[in-house]
Amino acid sequence: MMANNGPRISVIGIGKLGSPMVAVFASKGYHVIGLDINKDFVELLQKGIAPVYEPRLQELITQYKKNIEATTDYYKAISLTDITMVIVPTPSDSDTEFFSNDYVLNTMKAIGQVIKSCNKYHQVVVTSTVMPGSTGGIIRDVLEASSGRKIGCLDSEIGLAYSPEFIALGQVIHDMLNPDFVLIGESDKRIGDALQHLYSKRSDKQLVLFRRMNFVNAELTKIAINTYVTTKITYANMLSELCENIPDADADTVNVAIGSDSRIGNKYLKGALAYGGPCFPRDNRAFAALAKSLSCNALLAEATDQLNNYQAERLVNICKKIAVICTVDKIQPSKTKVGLLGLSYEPSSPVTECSPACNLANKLVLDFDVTAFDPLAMSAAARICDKRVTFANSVDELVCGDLDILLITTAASCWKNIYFNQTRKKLLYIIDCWKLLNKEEIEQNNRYVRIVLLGNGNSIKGLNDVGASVRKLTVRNNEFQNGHAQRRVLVAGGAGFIGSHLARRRKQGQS
Ligand SMILES: NC(=O)C1=CN([C@@H]2O[C@H](COP(=O)(O)OP(=O)(O)OC[C@H]3O[C@@H](n4cnc5c(N)ncnc54)[C@H](O)[C@@H]3O)[C@@H](O)[C@H]2O)C=CC1
Ligand SMILES: O=C(O)[C@H]1O[C@H](OP(=O)(O)OP(=O)(O)OC[C@H]2O[C@@H](n3ccc(=O)[nH]c3=O)[C@H](O)[C@@H]2O)[C@H](O)[C@@H](O)[C@@H]1O
Repeated sequence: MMANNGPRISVIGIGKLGSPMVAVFASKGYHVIGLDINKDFVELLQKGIAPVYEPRLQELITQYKKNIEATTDYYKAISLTDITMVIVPTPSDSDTEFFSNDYVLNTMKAIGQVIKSCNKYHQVVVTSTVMPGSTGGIIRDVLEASSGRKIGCLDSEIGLAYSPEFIALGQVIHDMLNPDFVLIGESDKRIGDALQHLYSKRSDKQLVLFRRMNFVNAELTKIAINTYVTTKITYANMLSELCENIPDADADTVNVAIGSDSRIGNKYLKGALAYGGPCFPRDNRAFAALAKSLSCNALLAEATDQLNNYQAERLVNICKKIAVICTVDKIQPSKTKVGLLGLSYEPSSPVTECSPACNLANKLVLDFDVTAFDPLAMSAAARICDKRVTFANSVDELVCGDLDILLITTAASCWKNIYFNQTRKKLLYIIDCWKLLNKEEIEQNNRYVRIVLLGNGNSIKGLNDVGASVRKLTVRNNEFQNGHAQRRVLVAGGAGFIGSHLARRRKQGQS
């Protein structure tokens, strides 16, 4: 498709979000200039190579290369385009939890200087996530000062908007093409109308819902959505732990029913690991910090953050219960071996920023031998994981080794096809955090595989019972030091599926 007659677009910052935006606009026929201070990214895009990994990104860049340019030159990017999207980092300040505007302000200075030297109307859109008050405050001030023009007044020569994207890494292109709604905070009607037209054309949907408002409401909406969704995830995790402690309770069943209430809905209501990534944790904390800075109560957001941090501890405790059982099964005591499948904060992404899996690995390594595998995120994980965490070269290498416990930590559908070695002679407990596997089928075909269901009272109760029996046994019966005696007492206790597994093994003459 050749470039259309629509506005020419520049995208400042061609990272994880900016590159897909370049490609998506190009795919809809717009001429797009991507700009970055990172020369490597610019060179790659000039050659038609995606600067970052994101599903479908390379395909779109290859197909619509004619509509894409890349540069480090602000004059070129701004003077040759009509509208500029700014998608540079806004890192969180570790003390205040507020997002820094430093990178955004650098771009505003550079953009303003070019606008000043060109006699034309220009529109500037902040896509980066910023703190409420930023766009109408310091960002507007810097752009007005550097351009020498007023924003948002009648006959203004600059339009300014805040329009964040609601995209999840790993599905950025899909989410850009299929937005639930588009959020626009606008300085004036002219830029709001222009953006509404542009985003309607960019979407694959026939009808796109727009929410147009002033800057501060749009800024609040962005972090409020993420704060609300993190609360929802955490609610599901809280319920999941409760169900684990009630016989016959199952969090998935309850969550599906709860989500059927149209006031609630099923999305992001699944008990699993903690939430992570470059957005959710920090947006939630920024919301709380903002509220506190204004002497408002932010207990809910704070509690969400605390409960989210607790999720790793909860999983470590489940592993410890299983480890007690694994130790009973061992003739030579050795560290329980735990494997992690998935290290990125979510599937189809190489990103490990605030990854719940890496965080978990770093906690597990204190008590266990930990090995992990991820198809995309291993090198990033190696930089943040404890040195004691080792990495497997493939799923097979991880699963076919002599693991005791396997944690499936990302919701990647490819894990559903894992092949478990049917000649395995050592019990493997799989904690399937996202309930991807078919428990009945796998356990039927693999005598030595047991799937532990998070949020399931009977599944976890089985571990509690066995763990408690083993602990009591160790304290009370010093003479029962060998594994043989311990196993017999456990079977007599008839503790859940693990008890019956041990009973089966006895019948088969293995104990
Ligand atoms: N990654 C995500 O899932 C989402 C990110 N956001 C927000 O988007 C913004 C960008 O995020 P990412 O794309 O993930 O960051 P990123 O770090 O992947 O990309 C940012 C790019 O901006 C470039 N850059 C920095 N200063 C520059 C300057 N003065 N001029 C030109 N380029 C410059 C960097 O070299 C880098 O390539 C952040 O505010 C983030 O919070 C919003 C929604 C989702
Ligand atoms: O602020 C942002 O810019 C973006 O943040 C999130 O996107 P992202 O963090 O990339 O990815 P998600 O798929 O939403 O997952 C975030 C985390 O939540 C976890 N999650 C997700 C769903 C769920 O049911 N439970 C759950 O724990 C995921 O595993 C992951 O760790 C939002 O989904 C986007 O709408 C938003 O634009």
